[in-house]
Amino acid sequence: MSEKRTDYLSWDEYFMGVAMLSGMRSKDPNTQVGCCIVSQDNKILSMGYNGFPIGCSDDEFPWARDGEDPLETKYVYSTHSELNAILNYSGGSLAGAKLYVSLFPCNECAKAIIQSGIREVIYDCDKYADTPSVKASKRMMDAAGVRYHQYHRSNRKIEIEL
Ligand SMILES: Nc1ccn([C@H]2C[C@H](O)[C@@H](COP(=O)(O)O)O2)c(=O)n1
Ligand SMILES: [Zn+2]
Repeated sequence: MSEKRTDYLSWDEYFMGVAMLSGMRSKDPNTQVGCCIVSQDNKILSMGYNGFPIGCSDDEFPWARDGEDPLETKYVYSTHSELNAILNYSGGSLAGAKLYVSLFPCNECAKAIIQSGIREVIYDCDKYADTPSVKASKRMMDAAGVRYHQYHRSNRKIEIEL
């Protein structure tokens, strides 16, 4: 057997796969999001997933989605996967980079994406497309010239024994 393999992962499968795998680290019981930031020449620069900031215990801070007291919901504490991936990068500039994410970025992450110089967003799910947050995100990225498009699922199943 000396022929080159033909069933290797495409770049998009590889980077979205890494983003999805990162999301599997999330402790959020409802939505796990993963992100992978890639250079223009296809080198992985950073990864992230949604969770609470360092020092804010996953066991002590709330994971609830709603409740009378907003301070008892996850929303005021969780850091989104995209922001974590941007903040996890210690190599200098992200100018010109691509960002793969399993869920469309919210308006707050869009601000960080734009300001860090990321030029392209490849997302999988867009389940919050009708919310003001995602609408604002698209408006800002359109204005700033950040391109975004949905990942084309290959429907390939990957099994990894750990
Ligand atoms: N692009 C996004 C959108 C959301 N997240 C995080 C924030 C929360 O931890 C979770 C959403 O929870 P849900 O309202 O669906 O219960 O996902 C993110 O990291 N990136
Ligand atoms: Zn966000």
